[in-house]
Amino acid sequence: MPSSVMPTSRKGGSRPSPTAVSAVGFCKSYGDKAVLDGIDLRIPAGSVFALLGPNGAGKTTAVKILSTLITADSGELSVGGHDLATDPQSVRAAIGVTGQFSAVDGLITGEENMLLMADLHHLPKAEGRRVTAELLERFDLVDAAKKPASTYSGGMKRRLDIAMTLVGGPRIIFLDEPTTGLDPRSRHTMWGIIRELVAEGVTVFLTTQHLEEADELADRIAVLNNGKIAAEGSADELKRIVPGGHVKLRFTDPGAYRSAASVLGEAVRDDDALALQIPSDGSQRELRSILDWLDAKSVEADGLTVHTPDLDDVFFALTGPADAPDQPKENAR
Ligand SMILES: Nc1ncnc2c1ncn2[C@@H]1O[C@H](COP(=O)(O)OP(=O)(O)OP(=O)(O)O)[C@@H](O)[C@H]1O
Repeated sequence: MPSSVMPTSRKGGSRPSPTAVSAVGFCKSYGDKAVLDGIDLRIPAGSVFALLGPNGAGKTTAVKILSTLITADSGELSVGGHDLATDPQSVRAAIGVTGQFSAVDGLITGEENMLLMADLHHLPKAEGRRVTAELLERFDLVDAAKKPASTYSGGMKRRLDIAMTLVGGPRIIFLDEPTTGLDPRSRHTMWGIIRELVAEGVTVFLTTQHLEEADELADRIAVLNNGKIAAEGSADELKRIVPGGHVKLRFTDPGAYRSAASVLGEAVRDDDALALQIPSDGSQRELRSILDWLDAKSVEADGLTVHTPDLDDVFFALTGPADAPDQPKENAR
């Protein structure tokens, strides 16, 4: 599927939002390996964009480039309205980055980490203390504030990391795999934090391997594979591009199973389980026609389940195992 720029307006939005991140044809290679091979993106301000891809697909590389940590080989890139090539300082002032390369210093306390960040942003001392206290409170870190960050749990470290990012009041935040390694409760807390930021108008660029996370949070999702955007769209749009929706009928009476199977020619049979799988988009109309048909034939199914494709199906369909991109890093920086 070709890489393409699709309109990325927010759900339900009436006016197009200004663009927070725009990329046209951006490329990055390591040696002769094209990690990013002509990527186009347009992310409206105030939306959540998720970049999905298998290990080694280039997600972190994309975040590092867009957050000015490394440079692209080519392409036109702008973040927060500033050109990455000519005005990286203004980009840095507009963004926050958290993720796999966390800024948290374990040797000092959470509060000291925050105050250090305030200093880096040249906030006056009193303002730095005020912002620190507010963010520690907001991220439920008041009790732990005076303890070394190395003693924090994974969830607390991530919360501290995001709190540190917010000290400078960024309008665009890059979150590189923000919930990797977190337990389900911490993951949900993090999702709540991300939703709050978006409600305040912050743009979130998220990379994740958790499809559920992209489904929960993202207005638009792009799937990165072999250096290209294999598909981009809302979660629902992506789910529609893969086949796999079906209705499953289960029987306990072998006679009923056989008569249903003989008439439903297109159904995939599972003779051992006495189950029939009928391709379907799961719509009300299709379900009604299956039920009407069962009634008309006086066939009694003992169970009916509807399976609509989920993002897992999309991911597997678009990122095949044969060309898995994960390679050891040759000269990690
Ligand atoms: N500094 C580097 N030198 C050489 N190769 C690199 C370097 N950084 C990344 N790569 C390679 O670029 C590819 C993409 O790596 P990247 O870390 O961006 O992937 P990713 O999608 O973030 O993966 P993961 O989900 O595992 O974090 C990999 O093949 C990796 O080995």
